Amino acid sequence: VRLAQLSPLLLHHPLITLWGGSLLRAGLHLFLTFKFPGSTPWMSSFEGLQSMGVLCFHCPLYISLLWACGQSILGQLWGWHSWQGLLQGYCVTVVACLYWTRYVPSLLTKPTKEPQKKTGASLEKLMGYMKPYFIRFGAVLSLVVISSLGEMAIPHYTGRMTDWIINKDEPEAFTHAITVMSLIKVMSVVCEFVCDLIYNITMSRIHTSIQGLVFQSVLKQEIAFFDTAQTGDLVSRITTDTNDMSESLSEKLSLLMWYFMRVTFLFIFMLNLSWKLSLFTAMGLPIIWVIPKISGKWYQELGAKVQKSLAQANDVATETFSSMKTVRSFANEEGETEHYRKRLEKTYSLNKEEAAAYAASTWTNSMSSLFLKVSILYYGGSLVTGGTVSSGDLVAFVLYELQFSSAVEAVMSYYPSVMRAIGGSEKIFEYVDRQPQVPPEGTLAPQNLEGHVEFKNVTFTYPTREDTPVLKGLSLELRPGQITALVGASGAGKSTCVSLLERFYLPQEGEILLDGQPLHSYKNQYLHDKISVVSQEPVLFARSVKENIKYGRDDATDEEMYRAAELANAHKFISDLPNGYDTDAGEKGGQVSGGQKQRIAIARALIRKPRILVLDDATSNLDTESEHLVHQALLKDSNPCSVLLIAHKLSTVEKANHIVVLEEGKVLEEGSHVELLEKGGTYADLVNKQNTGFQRKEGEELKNENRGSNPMTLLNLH
Ligand SMILES: Nc1ncnc2c1ncn2[C@@H]1O[C@H](COP(=O)(O)OP(=O)(O)OP(=O)(O)O)[C@@H](O)[C@H]1O
Repeated sequence: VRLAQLSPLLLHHPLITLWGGSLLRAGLHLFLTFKFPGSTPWMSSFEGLQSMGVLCFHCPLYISLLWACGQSILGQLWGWHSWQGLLQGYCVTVVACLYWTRYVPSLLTKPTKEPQKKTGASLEKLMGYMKPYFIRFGAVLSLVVISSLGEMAIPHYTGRMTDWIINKDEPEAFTHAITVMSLIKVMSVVCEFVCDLIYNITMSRIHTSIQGLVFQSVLKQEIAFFDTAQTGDLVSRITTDTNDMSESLSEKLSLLMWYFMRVTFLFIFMLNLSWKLSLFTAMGLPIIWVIPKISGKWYQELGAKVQKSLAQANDVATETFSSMKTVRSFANEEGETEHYRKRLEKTYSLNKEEAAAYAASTWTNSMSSLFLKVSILYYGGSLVTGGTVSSGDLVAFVLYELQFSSAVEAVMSYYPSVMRAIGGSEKIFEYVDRQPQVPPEGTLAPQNLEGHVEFKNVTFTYPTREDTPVLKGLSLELRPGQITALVGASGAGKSTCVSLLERFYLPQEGEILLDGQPLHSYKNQYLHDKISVVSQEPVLFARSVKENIKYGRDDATDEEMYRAAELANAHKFISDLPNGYDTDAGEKGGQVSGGQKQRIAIARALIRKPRILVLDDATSNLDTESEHLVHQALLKDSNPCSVLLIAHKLSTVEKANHIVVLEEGKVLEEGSHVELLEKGGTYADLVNKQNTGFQRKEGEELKNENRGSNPMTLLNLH
């Protein structure tokens, strides 16, 4: 009766009453928040006040909006202060809060532009690689669309069949629906299979081509790049990084595509059935995203703690086993067992917590999805009762919703990892995009090359040590058919001259001429065909001796190979190997001796019939006899070339036509062995010291020599 008396007043000023009530409620909340001593800090925080605003004002706002649109608001006006209205108010607040915490902070904080830019650039590059397979991707996309559409068949026809069962329609329609539904589903599965096949094959192709491209790009870089880059890093870019990227792109991107398409179609079908229910479902989605995340976090944290505690227990076991003698000698086996048991007990109690967290997290997951489903059913039921939707539509809707929520969850979980993979590909493309820091290669490739090399006032500093010049205005000449020897203390810059001759680096000042033309004006391939270098520590590949000698000269005949091996005094020992020239040299030539490795490397250099041959201490591991034989062969070779001989043993360079003595990157003196001895300078001094060294080594003064007051003496003995 009182309500009836009040109703004219309420109906007369319904919105004023509503807003007044809400303001009163908000005032009470504010009072409690700021004045009540037991209020939590969260209540007065921005989020707390926001939630309070939503709780108090969503209802008047919604009803005012309905009123403004000319809709009937009588029902809402009576219902808002009932217990259902109260419950609804709290539910809306929780959902709004979840939406806010999940999306608004990321929208408000401006993301730094750099990563986005990078991801965009990488995506563009990836698209570039996908371009040649444009038709295939088009086919994949069409198949995804067809099969996703096919997935809609079961819920759609189940809904229709429910209506037919309720309305008791003719049985043929029922059978027809089942047949069509099964056919569509089969078609969808076939499309899915073909699509997966095409997609995965195409992605494997792209993966292989990217891997090859990265490898090629790395090989193109200048030598200074390899001085700083770590081999492990380079290999991991080609293998691990490309693998990770292509795995994510082939597996996760395809799943993301599937689920995204499914989400789109499911939502369209759901909207088609009931826009009200669809909106309701969309609003409830944060519940199934956020709640499992929150509960999962607790479980994950505990998981990490369990791992840590297990590792601590393992440490005790490892320490005990590795110090077993100490444990035994102190007879402390019991003590150690107790120590270990205590650590395990800690793990056990954490395990119990972890189990509870797991149960809680699964429980909250199922509860949150149950809550959403019950709400949909409840709301859907009221729509069915109101006659807005049919029972069949509600059944179909619920089936769509089941797929929809899991598809949304999948999209949310795959999207970040796909984005991470695309962003990660930046690391791979870094090498592909890197321009080698060398001038463009020249064009010269003359038919006949004499092999006359001139270093003119060359000054050089390694890029990694820019403050330490290695060569300081060095001039040097290699004449065709002559042996020029470079001698000097370790670190004088001998090998650096070789690196410059190989064009691994460019001199900062001065120039290097080959037959009167600047070295950089020659073609790369041509230059490396004409200049052969046997370095201090030659590297053999884990292939047969034959393949090693013919390295880079696959077209060489076996006769040429035997001849090169004979010149290098290697033929005999190679023939004596178990499989002769087919014997495996082992990793880095580990299955042959140091001297044999050097001789194979000399043969590898000679098979190219170089015009310039560089032997950088290349015979240091040979016995005197073999070394003599190699040098004799080189001197007598009917096709003489310019030879640059670097050696620490001065006896090796005696026969050279010209000897250049280097000291700290400068030429100290030069001439033939006899001329330099007559001059009585540094070279003569070195020879003297070396000879004295040898005598001492033989005699009783060996002890004194070992004290090594003169580093030069030690160097020459080395
Ligand atoms: N890749 C590099 N990066 C930076 N510095 C280098 C590099 N290679 C050599 N150096 C430095 O350049 C100097 C000359 O080295 P180089 O190898 O030319 O000497 P070397 O006369 O051949 O010595 P050795 O007789 O011991 O082989 C040395 O001080 C060395 O430390």
